Amino acid sequence: MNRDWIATARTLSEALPYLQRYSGAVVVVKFGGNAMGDDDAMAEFARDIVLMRQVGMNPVVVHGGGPMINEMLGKLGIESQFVRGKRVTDKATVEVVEMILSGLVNKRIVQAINDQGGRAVGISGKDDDLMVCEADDPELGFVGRPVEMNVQVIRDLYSAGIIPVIAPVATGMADNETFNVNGDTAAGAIAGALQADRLLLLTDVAGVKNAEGDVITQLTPEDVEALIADGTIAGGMIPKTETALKALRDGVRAVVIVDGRVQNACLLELFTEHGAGSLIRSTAPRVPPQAR
Ligand SMILES: Nc1ncnc2c1ncn2[C@@H]1O[C@H](COP(=O)(O)OP(=O)(O)O)[C@@H](O)[C@H]1O
Ligand SMILES: CC(=O)N[C@@H](CCC(=O)OP(=O)(O)O)C(=O)O
Repeated sequence: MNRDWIATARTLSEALPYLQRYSGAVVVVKFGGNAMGDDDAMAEFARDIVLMRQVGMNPVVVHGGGPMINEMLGKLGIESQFVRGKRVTDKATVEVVEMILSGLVNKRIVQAINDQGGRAVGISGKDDDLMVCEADDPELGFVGRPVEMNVQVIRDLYSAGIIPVIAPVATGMADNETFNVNGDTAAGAIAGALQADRLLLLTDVAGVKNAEGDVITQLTPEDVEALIADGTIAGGMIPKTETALKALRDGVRAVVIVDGRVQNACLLELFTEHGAGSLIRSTAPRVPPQAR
């Protein structure tokens, strides 16, 4: 008997408790622009999402697209700068952000999922007033902080067997306002409002690193706060970890910062006892489901 087949059958068998545990679970997956990679990496991500749906989970994809926005801003000669991991966004910038995120990036992911046999529908935070924002900080311009979430549209989509793919662009309280929302912030707000079982934040690093550069596989909210305070967590990792803390406070059971460059990162995280990044939750170590 071919050893590879035996190993495959064993892997499937070992996944059973995880499949049972996550049946019906709502899992919000934030797919960062840096994690997107080439068409093959995109197809592999899409395949994982379709598999999650196929085994009875309710995956909800929230995406970023920072590098793609940078590229277009560069072509247009618009300068852009970041403060604490968020893009300072003026009127011209927010138009480019909406065009790239709701258009190019959103539809690329939708197409990739549909190509794998899933049924993806792309929306932004504007659709059905999913995410209503206020200005986060006057210094940042049109950067939004979600203040009202209307997630029924997401429930309607996944209840109909559809995989929602959401661009982090939002409407404001006043007419005709558009806000640029950090992708991690949007994913956290959506996961919180859905009371999701898991929030996976896919990125291009192995996880949250300590001052020596080693990945920390499990952290409590207190650990995260200390690492932000002493500057070990910096740049784009700040909104990511702050999102994790807020999502936990809002009732999400656990948040994982996942290395999206690892093959089948989502499956590895959900269906095996080996994680692929840093797990953040209040207590309890990473243990197989039958022991929980
Ligand atoms: N302590 C840390 N551990 C890991 N990454 C960190 C840390 N502090 C800062 N970073 C930076 O945060 C980046 C991830 O954030 P970001 O680039 O916004 O990701 P994404 O585009 O996937 O959302 C990493 O590439 C890394 O440069
Ligand atoms: C306010 C803010 O910073 N918005 C982000 C939105 C995209 C994003 O978050 O993309 P990644 O996940 O790929 O970094 C931006 O303009 O880049």
